[in-house]
Formats: sequence, C-alpha cells, structure tokens
Amino acid sequence: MSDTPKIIYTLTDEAPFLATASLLPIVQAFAGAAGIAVETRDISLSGRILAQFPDLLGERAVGDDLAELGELAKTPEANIIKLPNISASVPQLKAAIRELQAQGYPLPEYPDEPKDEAERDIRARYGKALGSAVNPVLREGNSDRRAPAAVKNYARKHPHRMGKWSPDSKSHVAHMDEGDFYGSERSATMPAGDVLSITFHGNDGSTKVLKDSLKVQAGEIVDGARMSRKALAAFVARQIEDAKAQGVLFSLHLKATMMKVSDPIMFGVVVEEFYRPVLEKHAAALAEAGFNPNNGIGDLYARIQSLPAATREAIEADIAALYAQRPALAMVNSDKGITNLHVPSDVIVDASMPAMIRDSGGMWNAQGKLQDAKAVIPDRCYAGIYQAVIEDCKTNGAFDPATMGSVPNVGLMAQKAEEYGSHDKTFQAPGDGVIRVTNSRGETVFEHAVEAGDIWRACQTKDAPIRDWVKLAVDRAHISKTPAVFWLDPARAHDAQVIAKVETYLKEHTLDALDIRILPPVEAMKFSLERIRKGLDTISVTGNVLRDYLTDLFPIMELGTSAKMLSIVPLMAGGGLFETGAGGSAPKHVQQFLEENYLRWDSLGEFLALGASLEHISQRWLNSAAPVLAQALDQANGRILDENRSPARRIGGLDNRGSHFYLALYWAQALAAQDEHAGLKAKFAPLAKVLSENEERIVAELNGVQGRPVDIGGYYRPDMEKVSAAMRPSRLFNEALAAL
Ligand SMILES: NC(=O)C1=CN([C@@H]2O[C@H](COP(=O)(O)OP(=O)(O)OC[C@H]3O[C@@H](n4cnc5c(N)ncnc54)[C@H](OP(=O)(O)O)[C@@H]3O)[C@@H](O)[C@H]2O)C=CC1
Ligand SMILES: O=C(O)CCC(=O)C(=O)O
Ligand SMILES: [Mg+2]
Repeated sequence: MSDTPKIIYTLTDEAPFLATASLLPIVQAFAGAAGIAVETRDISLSGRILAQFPDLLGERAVGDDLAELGELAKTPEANIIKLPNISASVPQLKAAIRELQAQGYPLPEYPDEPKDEAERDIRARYGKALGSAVNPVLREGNSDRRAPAAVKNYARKHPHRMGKWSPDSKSHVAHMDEGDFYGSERSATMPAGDVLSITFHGNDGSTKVLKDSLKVQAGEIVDGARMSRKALAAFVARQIEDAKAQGVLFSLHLKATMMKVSDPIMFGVVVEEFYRPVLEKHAAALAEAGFNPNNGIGDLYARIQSLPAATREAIEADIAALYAQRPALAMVNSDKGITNLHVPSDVIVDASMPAMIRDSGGMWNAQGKLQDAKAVIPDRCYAGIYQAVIEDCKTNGAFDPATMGSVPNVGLMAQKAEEYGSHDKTFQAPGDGVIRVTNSRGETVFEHAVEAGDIWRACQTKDAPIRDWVKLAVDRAHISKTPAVFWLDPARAHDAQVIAKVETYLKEHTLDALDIRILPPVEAMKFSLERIRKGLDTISVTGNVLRDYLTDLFPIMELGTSAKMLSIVPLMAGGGLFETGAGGSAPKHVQQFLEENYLRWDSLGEFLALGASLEHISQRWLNSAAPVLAQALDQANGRILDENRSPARRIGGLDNRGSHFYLALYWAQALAAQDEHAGLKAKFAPLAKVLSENEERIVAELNGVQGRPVDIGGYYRPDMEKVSAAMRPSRLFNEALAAL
C-alpha cells in the first residue's frame, strides 16, 4: 500500500459529468487539506471510443483509463468513486462518433455490416465501447446498496408524490410461457478447472465453433439457455392483439444496454412484429436504406431520408395508417413523437417499470396523458416480480413513502456474474441444429436444440464471488438486525446450483438470532411487500439481474429516485468501489440545462459515495484527518436534507450548483466546529467564515445565471472550459475555495 491515500474520481457523461465540473473542485480542496489526493480518470463514452484508436489519433490519442481502473480494482489500493455513465446503444454510439468526427478526430465510420478484415477490426474496437462496458470491468466485488438512515428518515418526513392506484387498473405484465430462457435453462457446477467449447452442429451436417478456450474454474457454475425466435414472435403478435382488445398501451421493457447482445435482438423482433405489414411491403427499399430493426423504428425514420421522396412518403403514410390499426404505443416523449419502439436504450426495464408503478401503473400516451399499459417483459426469469407488485398495488393501493419499510440489497455481481457477463457467449443460431457445450475431454456438458435465429447464451458464476456474497449478506443481516431473503427459484436450473452453494456457505457463519430464508422471486417479493407495508425492512439477497432491478424499484418507491442510495462495492481484493446511486445519467437533465442553464441533478449519491470512500481511507490508511473529514461530511449531508438544500426540479430554486455550495458551507462549518483535529479546524475556520458571510451573494451569483440557453460545445465530449465556466459561475465562491 502507498503512504498517501488516493481517491480516483471518474469523469463520465451527461448530467453527472456536468455536476462533476462543480463538485470536483470542492472535493479536491477539502480532501487536499487532509492530505488525500483526488485524481480523475475519463470513462465517458467519448473517452472510451477515443481510447480504442490510438493509432489514428496521433497527438490527440488518449489513454485507456477504463482498462487501467479495471486492473486497479483487483488491488487493495483501489478507492474509486464511480459515477453513472452512458451504456450506449448503437444509435448513441453512432451519434458520439459523429460528434467526435465533427470535432476533428479522424475516426472511421461504424461499419453496420463489415465487409473485410479491416472493417471487422473497426467494428470490434467500437464494440468495446458499446452497451454496459464500464460497470462489469470495475465490479470486482459484490454490491451493498441501501438508503442511509438519514435519507430514509428524510423521505418519511417529506414523502414524494406517488400516483394513486385503482383496483380496476388494466396495467399488467405479459411474459412468455414457453420457448424462453427460463424454460430452457441448463446448468452445471464444474468439478474441476477446465476449458470448454461452444459449437453449433447444423442439421445439414455443418459445424461452427462459436467459442473455444472458454476457461472455467473448479466450483464455477456454467449455464446455457435458449430463446426461440419463433416463439417470441408469436408471443409478441398475440400481445399486440391483446393490447388492442383491452384498450391499453403496448410497451416493451428490456435491458438492451446491459444485455447488449441478446436484448437488441429481442427488441428487433418486437419492432418487426409491430410494424410487420409496412416492413414487408417496403422490404426492398428498407434493405437498400440499410434499416436494422434491432436499432428501433427511429433508425427507419433516419434511414429513409436517403430514399427518393416518393418512397419515403409512401412508407411514412403506411406507418401512419398502421398506427390506426395497432394498439397505442407507450411514449418516451409524446411532444416529439418518440415511442417506446424508437430506440432500444430509451426504455430500460430497471428504471422504466418502477416509473410505471410509481405513476399509478400508467405510461404516457401520444396525447401526453397517463394510460394503463401492457408491459411486455418476454422472459419469465424475472418478469413475475413486477406483476406481483402491480397486483399488490391494485389490492392495497399505492405504497406510502411516509410509512413504508425498506428493502436494501446485497447483490451477487463480482467477476461478471450471471447474465450480465454473458455477452461474449451469446449467439444467434446460424441454422437449425444443436448448440452444444463440451469439456476438454469432448464430453457434452449440456446442449440445446435450436432453430435459425434463436438466441442462445451461456453465463458463468464463479465460486469465490458466491461465497463472498453469502458473507456480505450475513454481515448486513447482523449489522442491521434485519431478516434477509435469498431470491432464488429451485425450479430454475441455475438457481438450484446457487442454492446448493448458499446452503454450504451459510454454514460458515453464526446464524443465531438471524432470520435467513431462501424464497423464489415472486414469493420473496410478496413477503417483502407485506412487510414493507407494515413499515418493516427486509434485506433482498439476489443475483446480478435482480440486484439491478430491485435497487431501482425499491428506492424509486421509497425515496422517489435511486440517486439517493448508498451503493458500495467492497472489492474482493480489499479495495473499495463507491458507485453513486443506482440510477443512470438522466439525459433529460442535460436537455433542461442546455435550454435554461438549470441543472436539477441531485448529487446526494456522490456525497454519500464520497463519505464511504473517506471512511474506507480511515480504515485502511494511517491518516488522522480522514475520519474527521468523513464525519463532518456526514453532518453536512444531514443538514442538506434537513434544510432542504437539494436541487428543485424546476428553474427558480437552488439547482445542482447551489446544492454544492451548501455542501461546502456545511462541511466547512462542521470542520471548523470540531475539536478532534486542530489542523483541520484551523484550515477550515476561515473558509467557513467567508462562505457564511457571503452566503446570500454567492447563492445570488449561482442562481443569477439561470434562464438562458447555455453552450457547452458538445454533448458526448463537451468543451471542458465551457462546462467549467457554466458550472462555476460564482467568482466569490471559486476564490474562497482557491484560498484554502
Ligand atoms: N450505473 C450506471 O452507470 C448506469 C447508467 N445508466 C445510463 O443512464 C442513461 C439513462 O438511463 P435511464 O434508465 O433513463 O435512468 P436514469 O436513472 O438516468 O433516469 C431515470 C430518472 O431517474 C431520476 N434520476 C436519476 N438520477 C437522478 C439524480 N441524480 N437526480 C435527480 N433525478 C434523478 C429522474 O427521474 P424524474 O424525471 O422522475 O425525476 C430520471 O429521469 C442511459 O444512458 C443508461 O445507460 C443507467 C443506469 C445505471
Ligand atoms: O451498466 C449499466 O448499463 C447499468 C447499471 C445498472 O443499471 C445498475 O447496476 O443498477
Ligand atoms: Mg440499475
């Protein structure tokens, strides 16, 4: 371990990046005064794209910061604060490439259909920046996400608005009953380290190696599952009819960002079914334009611009006519006519389903009104949990943030666990036949019959992360004296293997006085909901996907947003990764900022992550200032909540910048008031004085800039100087910090 503690603060995208321009100078000033270095690393989408092309960029080449942090995460030195970043869909990736090209970076076009080796190389490099490319690299530990007591108490005292639920709501979840991943899953625990191969054997006698040299460890769980394309298409066709018959909105909820290979294909199947008559009629023209349904109907509108006007108009007219026959689509932006099927990354299940449940079970229709909706979540593995919440709300009404209990989460995610690590093992069957997994002796581990176009995927879950996850769950149950439920389904092949391990590893711990259960997800949901309505807490101990889903669902119901969560990843090598909240990059916030110079991003998640990072330093390094700094920050966070210094949603009040000023003010005041560390006291007393005396002037300077459009020179790679100027408009405040 080095002598000087260091925090790595990540530069990401969109609203969190803008917020960083204002918050980071404060963090650097305060931490610096305590002898803690704060460095930055760029893991933004644009930074990750540029890092793939050092050979083309000459002097403008940038380092691969993400790869560096991925290595750091495997060491005890790691102390990383990770803000949310864009997990890009193909349309977002292309937009970022266009912007970088316009800024003079000589990047190649994204090849949709690579024609030769050079284009395959370019596509592979861009592929590294696609989808959820950051989190799996950094997450060398399991996750511990919860609402800190101060935040939960605040939410109870100041409950956010929840939509009313009617027992007559027609909203519901629709899932497949056969032909999905759930129904076909096979799973095996490896008796010894081995090297596996995945091969397609066609009914016509052909064979194709899909993946070889797949290393597995002793005790590792390996699964395979298949989604039938035909069954999916037939299911979707029935749901379109049913939505029309019931008069509800049709909506699709997937995770095309994180499940970057399988889910865009499923998205494409739904787009094809919904628009089938038009796509069939104009098949030749659309092929010529290069339309790919996996990129959404937005891709069609973009592509047909290249077609002759008459063809384009005919296609547009046919789509308009089709809408009259189809059920209404849920909208992402009704003012702009952007539907649920426009872009695969616009509706992301972890955030979209909680938003629907928070809003009375409705989604937005084309008239900008809430309407009951059918939520299509094709696979059965997790769809049922949302239906359980919907049924509960129909029976018992909306949840009440003023009285409801809490469901914190301990999530298995280390080392690319489960589905979220499956991208490099996900394939579309090249023909009818069998996909077989074999070991190094040529024996079959398991196999699936497939038809052309089926999605087949394998997942890996290593043993050490499972053992660590069980320990983390037991520790949390002890610390918080709360029942803990493992959400595992014995009827699912993978879960059955995990249950066996959980039962083994639970024996390593003292479980006296603990209430620990293993329940299938729907039962676990019902159990937790029953308790939450009584104001009781229940720890959810889940696999990677449910970790993602539940850490948006419960915080959004309990706190209004997942941004206010503490999200800690105790890294298995001893370091710490501190994520901010569980939510995303909130692109809506950037739009508001550009139009009216008002940023409503709430950085509470960053404040909490910083506190956890400082506590980590206190435990690992000999630094007498860190615990004092952490404690003072905790007090400041409490005051931010109590005195309502968080950003308001609408222009006029305090925004992100104003809330950062109050953080600095309260933090400095707490440091000036303490007597544990004389050096810090002496350093911060003058700052506390200047900020207190000038509170009104500084707030006026910060709020005075609101109301006019602002230019930051780019969306994916804004101009740092312009961003900094926009986000730090108070000279007085800047000078006070600089004087520290
Ligand atoms: N960890 C990560 O890196 C993650 C990244 N993402 C990425 O984020 C982008 C958007 O994803 P999406 O699913 O829309 O989810 P978001 O969490 O970005 O947005 C959903 C809504 O949550 C609320 N919200 C989230 N964070 C804050 C905050 N700090 N302050 C105030 N409100 C907040 C807002 O709701 P309201 O309007 O109701 O106030 C927002 O519109 C995508 O590019 C996605 O890939 C998504 C999840 C995690
Ligand atoms: O990596 C991503 O794309 C999203 C991560 C996420 O939603 C989560 O971990 O909660
Ligand atoms: Mg999530």
